[in-house]
Amino acid sequence: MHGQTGIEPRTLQTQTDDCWLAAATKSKIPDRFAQAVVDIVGSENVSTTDAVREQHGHDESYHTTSPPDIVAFAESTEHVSQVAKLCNDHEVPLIPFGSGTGLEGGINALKGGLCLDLSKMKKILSVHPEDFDCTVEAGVTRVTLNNYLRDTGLTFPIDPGADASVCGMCATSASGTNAVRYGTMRENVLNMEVVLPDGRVIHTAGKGRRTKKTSAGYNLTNLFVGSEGTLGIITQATLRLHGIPEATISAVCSFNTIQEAVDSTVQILQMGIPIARIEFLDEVSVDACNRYSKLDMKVAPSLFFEFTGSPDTLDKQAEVVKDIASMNGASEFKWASKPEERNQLWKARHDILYACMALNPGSKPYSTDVCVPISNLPEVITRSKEAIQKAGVIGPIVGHVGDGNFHVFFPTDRSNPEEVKKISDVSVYMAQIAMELDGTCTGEHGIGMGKRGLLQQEIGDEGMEVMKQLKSTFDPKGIMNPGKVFPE
Ligand SMILES: Cc1cc2c(cc1C)N(C[C@H](O)[C@H](O)[C@H](O)COP(=O)(O)OP(=O)(O)OC[C@H]1O[C@@H](n3cnc4c(N)ncnc43)[C@H](O)[C@@H]1O)c1[nH]c(=O)[nH]c(=O)c1N2
Ligand SMILES: CCCCCCC(=O)C(=O)O
Ligand SMILES: [Mn+2]
Repeated sequence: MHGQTGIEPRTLQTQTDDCWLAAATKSKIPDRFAQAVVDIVGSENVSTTDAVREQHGHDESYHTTSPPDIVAFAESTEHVSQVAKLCNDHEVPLIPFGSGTGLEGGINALKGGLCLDLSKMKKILSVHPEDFDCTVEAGVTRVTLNNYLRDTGLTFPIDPGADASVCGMCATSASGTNAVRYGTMRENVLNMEVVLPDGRVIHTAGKGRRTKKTSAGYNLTNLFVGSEGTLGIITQATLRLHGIPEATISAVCSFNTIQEAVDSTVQILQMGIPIARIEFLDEVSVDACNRYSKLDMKVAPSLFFEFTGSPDTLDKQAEVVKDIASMNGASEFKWASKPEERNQLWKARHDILYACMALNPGSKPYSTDVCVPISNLPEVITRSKEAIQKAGVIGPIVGHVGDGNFHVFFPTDRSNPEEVKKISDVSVYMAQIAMELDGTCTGEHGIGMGKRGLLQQEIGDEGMEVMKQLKSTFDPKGIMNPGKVFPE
């Protein structure tokens, strides 16, 4: 049977002499390994072509492409288990691939090896509307899931600005604009099926369990949420679903200063307003938004709001928020109640990345992702802004200020090493400020390749040692996504 690789499938002799040197010294996987992969998943699900390897060697981050030696497409948990065992037996690096929308180089094959693409595992295995939960396979994306849920009156609200795989979202502990109301993946994953590097299959909360809470043993679910493919391969996720609100209204208002906007955010949250979304854009981002999305907002620090609930509670929420914002100098309050108006506003927010890149045509994005306790938000944003201005670079600020999380989307000329260095220095400086203010270097995008040193600083030596002990317990041969999360 000849497949894409043109390789005759035959049984691999798993003799000791077949065990290859640690991947670090191997730049190419011998054909007999590819044969064994073909034997497991079928030749139609294996590729060593340059195009497919290139496509699986980078995500949406600024990191340089590092292609794997071989790409395999899994169609079942059994496929994943057998491929994992094969890689483990032969010490071949294994990188799980969801949708490739990550922002920290998480799927780059830094030591070559096998990229295991899970996008063919597309089954929505169950939906229990009466219990507000569902279980999906690794390749199901958030848009596919929500389209499937459309008639149930339920939604899965975690909304990164890309159509990511749900299990990739588990792996990076993703969030988005709805986190202020619904939390992040950490709060919305009830159980996961995970394949360990040696091929064992576990269910982190016990097979079939789907309770909203549990205190049964260690929290293995949240051990694997955010593990970025370094501990195991998530093959199924059981998720918490939420009702679709009866009524929704959005609004935008502008402020004289960043401080006023962020002070308003803190006061609104401290008032216990169950606001659905609250996003901050500085004047550079608003200007970019106006140009790209053809809007006419006042070019000033602004807040995008969304309120959900019953019609009468909406009015009350909106009135209180408008009072608070007005007391902080807000003006230009614009309301969007019609779906098309709201969609236009939030599409502009979700398109902000492209809007910021359009400020410097031909540039590529470099994004930061710091998060602090909300009371420290004014200081970290103000000091970040000063650093951006001092560096003389374009640094639009956007963010999920309701979570204390914000981004700078630097439109970067990657061919200009001086510019890249300036931006990287500002990014590290921002992370240092955030950590100084009891915060973190990443609120939602993860550590990946570029923030390993920052993680060490953030967690501390002892904490890092425990993480390494966990890693060596689950992945003693270190095949899982080498070069990510842990400093070399
Ligand atoms: C325009 C745009 C906008 C946004 C974002 C991206 C882009 C391009 N993101 C980032 C991204 O969407 C987010 O990190 C997703 O969780 C990545 O999911 P993928 O399926 O694409 O994972 P991808 O395939 O990129 O992999 C990401 C990491 O997870 C691992 N992985 C993937 N699938 C796995 C599995 N089944 N088992 C184990 N490990 C697995 C990979 O090995 C890698 O380390 C984001 N994020 C966010 O949190 N909030 C946001 O608002 C946005 N907004
Ligand atoms: C380099 C691309 C940055 C996209 C970040 C998207 C994001 O997190 C957001 O909130 O928007
Ligand atoms: Mn974000």
